[in-house]
Amino acid sequence: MTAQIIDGRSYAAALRAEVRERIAMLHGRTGLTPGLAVVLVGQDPASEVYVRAKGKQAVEAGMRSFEHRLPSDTRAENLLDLIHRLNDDRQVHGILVQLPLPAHLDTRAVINAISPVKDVDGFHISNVGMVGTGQDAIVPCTPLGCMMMLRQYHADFRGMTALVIGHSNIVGKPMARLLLNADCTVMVSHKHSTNIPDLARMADIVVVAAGVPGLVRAEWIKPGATVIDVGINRIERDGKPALVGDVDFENVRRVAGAITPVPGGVGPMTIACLLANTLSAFCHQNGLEDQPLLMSQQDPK
Ligand SMILES: Nc1nc2c(c(=O)[nH]1)N[C@@H](CN(C=O)c1ccc(C(=O)N[C@@H](CCC(=O)O)C(=O)O)cc1)CN2
Repeated sequence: MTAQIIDGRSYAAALRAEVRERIAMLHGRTGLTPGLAVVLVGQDPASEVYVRAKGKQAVEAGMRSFEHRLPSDTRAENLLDLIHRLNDDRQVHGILVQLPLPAHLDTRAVINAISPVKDVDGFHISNVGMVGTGQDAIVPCTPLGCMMMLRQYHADFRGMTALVIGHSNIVGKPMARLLLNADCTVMVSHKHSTNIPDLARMADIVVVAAGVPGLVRAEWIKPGATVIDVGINRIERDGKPALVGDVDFENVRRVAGAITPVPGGVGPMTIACLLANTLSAFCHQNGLEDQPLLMSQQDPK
């Protein structure tokens, strides 16, 4: 058996096209334009790439993009000041602070300073709490993208077993909550878990966000399972730089039913979902109907 490759690039392109069409339609009806503010503190090279891509894709979708670049020694009060101004700015409907932040800044305090209705990353404690209790809320972009891709393969998660490897606030925990909200039986493992291969062998769905290159091996995978690889690891292979996930892709694809590649799997969906979240936030803030996108985050039940 060879797994179907889940092409995140084409799903992301379809989602971006949907967002673009919806924005053009709403602009024609109301004259209003969604605005996304992205804040980058410091000069982390990967963050620079992601922030540039977010601004470019926002503009291509018909949004206004506001980029705020601050030096790495920015004081907390100055960053919080900027966030308060963006909270009050009526042209800004979505705000995100690119992570990771420099170590001297308190990430939790910074995120919770963002107005929850503009928190298009879905990291604010009120969005986290609402997702955790199965209420409609802004859902973090990477897990949302994973759910959208999984829904293309599984119309109904009831009766399925999932393993989430990694329990970060950005991916692992929200991913587990979304699968649980969809009535999947969910296991969560992390670096202190001793029996991950045994848990994986029980799973119809494996989502891995551990930051360990090639962690998930073919022997762990139940034949036909769906494997979602959130890992982005920059390594050297054959003396050259390479980008790999947390899954031993070449071997796991021989056992799995469907699998996301790295690059070109979950990553592109992260930014497409950010645009979808910004469109939703814009609709809510302007009293406009927020129809589910075709690549819907809604549970079909
Ligand atoms: N405020 C946030 N910070 C971070 C988030 C986030 O969702 N919000 N997620 C990651 C970084 N990230 C977006 O910010 C992100 C990561 C990867 C990709 C992507 O398209 N990856 C490509 C490979 C690109 C490469 O060469 O690096 C792929 O997988 O194909 C997009 C966005 C941490 N910070």
